[in-house]
Amino acid sequence: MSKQELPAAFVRQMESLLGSDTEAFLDSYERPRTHGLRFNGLKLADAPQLKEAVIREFSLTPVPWCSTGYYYGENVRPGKHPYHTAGLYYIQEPSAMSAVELLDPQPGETILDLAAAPGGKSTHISSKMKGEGLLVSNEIHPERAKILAENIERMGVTNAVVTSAAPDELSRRFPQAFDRIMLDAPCSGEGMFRKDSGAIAEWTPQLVELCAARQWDILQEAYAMLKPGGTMAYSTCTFNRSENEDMMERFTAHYADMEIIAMKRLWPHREAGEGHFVALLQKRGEPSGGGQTLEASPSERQRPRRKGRSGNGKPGAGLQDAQSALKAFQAWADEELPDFALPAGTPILFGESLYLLPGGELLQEQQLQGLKVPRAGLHLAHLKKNRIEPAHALAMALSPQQAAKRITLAAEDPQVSAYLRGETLQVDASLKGWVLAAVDGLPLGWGKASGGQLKNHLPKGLRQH
Ligand SMILES: C[S@@+](CC[C@H](N)C(=O)[O-])C[C@H]1O[C@@H](n2cnc3c(N)ncnc32)[C@H](O)[C@@H]1O
Repeated sequence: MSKQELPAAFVRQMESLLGSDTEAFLDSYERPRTHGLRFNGLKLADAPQLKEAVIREFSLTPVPWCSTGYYYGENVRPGKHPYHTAGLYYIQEPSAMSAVELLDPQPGETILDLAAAPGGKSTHISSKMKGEGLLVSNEIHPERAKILAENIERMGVTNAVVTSAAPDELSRRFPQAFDRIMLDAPCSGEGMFRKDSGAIAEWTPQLVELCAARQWDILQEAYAMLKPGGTMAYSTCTFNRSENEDMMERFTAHYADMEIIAMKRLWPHREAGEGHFVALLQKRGEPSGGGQTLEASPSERQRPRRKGRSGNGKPGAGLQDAQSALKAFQAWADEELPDFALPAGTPILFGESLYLLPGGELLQEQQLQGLKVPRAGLHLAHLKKNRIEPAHALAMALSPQQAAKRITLAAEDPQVSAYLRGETLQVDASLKGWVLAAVDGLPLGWGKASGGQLKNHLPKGLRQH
């Protein structure tokens, strides 16, 4: 794009914000946008050698503020590679990687990503949580929440629940519940101009005001959900002060127990990236000082709930079914996934789908009732009349060696693209039943083998054409 395309009111706004730096800032619009990818720690453990191979193949160079983040050039397409489908990395704008680095999530914590689709921050958070603790990943728009759920599944995340709720619906159910909150707020998108000319067309000073008003509303709900002692990262991909520093000043002036710990700006004329604002805030108080906790007791972490008991320990309708479903799944897994240890969680049934709800004692099925929940934790299986059909999400959360039957293909093998197109593969005639298809040590999905053919079970919506 050219800087001539920028709205005059935007240029004036940036002049008053940047002074003598304005020229350099505006010149950055004459340069190509940056591209980045971030490796998924959840997958690297299974195939550490692939990181170096990908770095070489795509001539990646490191992003200074994110140890798993790398730049790639505009002529390479890592998003089209089977390793992307296998969840080895997530394509993410480099400066956006700064937000979760500042939030610094830890394994075992209870974390909310309040405006999460398509999942850049959530998949970054889950990579740092290493499967321990609970991530509630929320997106208000149902269609976007579906994409979020798919990305979370692709990355092999086991400890995330995806909800699709307005922030106030969520805060009624989760008061003072989270150790950390990521609020990557909907904003006027001034940092998107190089990437998306639609963002330039939509920008007006009124849009900035509208976004600031909405951010203020969302911040109230985020505040209500943060535990005392908890931390929150607020980020935007826009440059004006109203949605950034001014918003943080207004917020901390309104809530005397909120303190700004750090504020960071990434500028497209100073760093290689499209630009981002991130603030880290802390709520004063003791972490145990009242409110709700979503932590499981140590014994709850180890095993699913007892048969015939509901999430709160009282007899509950329907849970009997979830428990029998889990039992049936476990019998299937004993045969088919001999080295697979079921992660901590409570079984939950949505129609014929069996999920494992993470979060232990205090994240209960009841809390989710009435909410849209595109993904109630790890999707284990579809329950057909007399049989178990393993879910795609389960495949993506496995190490291939956990599957009794598997085929491992090399990335350049034409069978990989055939599998990803949904085609039937020819396999050894001795293979029978559920087979995990993998690429270079990373799972891609299920197939069902019989008579030397592998019937493709990649979900239709994920097939590549
Ligand atoms: C900047 S994007 C989030 C990007 C995401 N965190 C990521 O890293 O991939 C902001 C999100 O907020 C959502 N949103 C819009 N209006 C909202 C509202 N009133 N409350 C909460 N979220 C909203 C948008 O649908 C959008 O997905």
